[in-house]
Amino acid sequence: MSRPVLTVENFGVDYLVDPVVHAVRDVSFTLRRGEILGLAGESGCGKSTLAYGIVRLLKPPAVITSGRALFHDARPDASPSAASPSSASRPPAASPPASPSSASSALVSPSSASSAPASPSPASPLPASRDVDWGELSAEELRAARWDRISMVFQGAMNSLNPVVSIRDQFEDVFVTHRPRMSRDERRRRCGDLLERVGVDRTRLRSYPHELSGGMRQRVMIAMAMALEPQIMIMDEPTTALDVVVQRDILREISRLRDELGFAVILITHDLPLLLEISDRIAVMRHGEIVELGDAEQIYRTPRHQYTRKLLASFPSLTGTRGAFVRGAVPGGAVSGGVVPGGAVPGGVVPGGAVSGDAPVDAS
Ligand SMILES: Nc1ncnc2c1ncn2[C@@H]1O[C@H](COP(=O)(O)OP(=O)(O)OP(=O)(O)O)[C@@H](O)[C@H]1O
Repeated sequence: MSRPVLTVENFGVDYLVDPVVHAVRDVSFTLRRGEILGLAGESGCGKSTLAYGIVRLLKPPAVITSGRALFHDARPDASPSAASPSSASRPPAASPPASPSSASSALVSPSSASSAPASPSPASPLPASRDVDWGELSAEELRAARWDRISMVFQGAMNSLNPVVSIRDQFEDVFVTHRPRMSRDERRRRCGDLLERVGVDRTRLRSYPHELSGGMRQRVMIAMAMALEPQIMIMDEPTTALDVVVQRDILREISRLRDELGFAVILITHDLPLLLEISDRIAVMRHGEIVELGDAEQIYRTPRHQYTRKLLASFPSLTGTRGAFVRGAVPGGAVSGGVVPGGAVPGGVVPGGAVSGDAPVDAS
């Protein structure tokens, strides 16, 4: 089992509206280095609030009421270097505007973070410590650390590309801002390499955002989020605006890149079958709490919590008879060919141990 890269302890977030919304309640979990942790749960259960809270990207009326997110830095001495201000564009999505460092007030709303104004360049390095309490960082340290240590891809992030700036200039700006000592040639080479990693031809660097399809733009965003080799990528429905086939292609691509590059991912998507396919573990949230956390295989085969069973049963494709993808053989199990979200499970076993064709589990 790999070492943790993030430990979230007793995390709580309220929205101070009337009545108060307890959006995240006493959430604790560990993200292991290099793993994909899927966050599942119905709309409004607190997934985004948790994700944004971890990296302090919320703003009032959200208030972090308890807990902390401890980042275990693998390269505490390689702090982001100071940089000169940059003007061509901003690192989209992952770099929020200047903000106070209060541990208790959240800073940038999910909806506005991806369209944040140009961010000042990071001015100070992270503390040279292996364990960094994200809530203790100053605004400057947060700006330096986001994107560099933990990057985020938000829903609709592709829309935050500046329409009048070429992909090359926007891309290079990430390096100009965060790696000011990198030579121009090196920057250009890295930008092209990164684009190709996500399946976009490097000649597209010359393009403007409107010349790219939605899928390509989102791939560009993902490439940018990978640019500084973050140790964690938080992806909140990164493909929602795209059609299903493109969504799945991109999410599988993220899984492949994780295999290559070793970053850990917190992935939020409503596509539960795909989440089961590409996640190592899945945390199931309900009413702001994690009600179950386990290996994807276990969550699928032997969900312990009634709500998990209900969630699985709410996907007809998980219990129906169409489609085919195989997660892997199940040792000694009734299922010979592995799990088939999107279709029947060979052997007729469905989530929760029911028999294929059974009525959904009643979680009421
Ligand atoms: N700005 C806000 N003011 C008040 N309540 C809010 C605000 N933003 C979110 N909430 C509430 O907080 C709770 C958690 O919302 P959140 O967006 O985190 O859920 P989610 O699981 O990410 O939902 P979805 O899957 O639809 O994105 C919900 O009850 C939501 O209505």
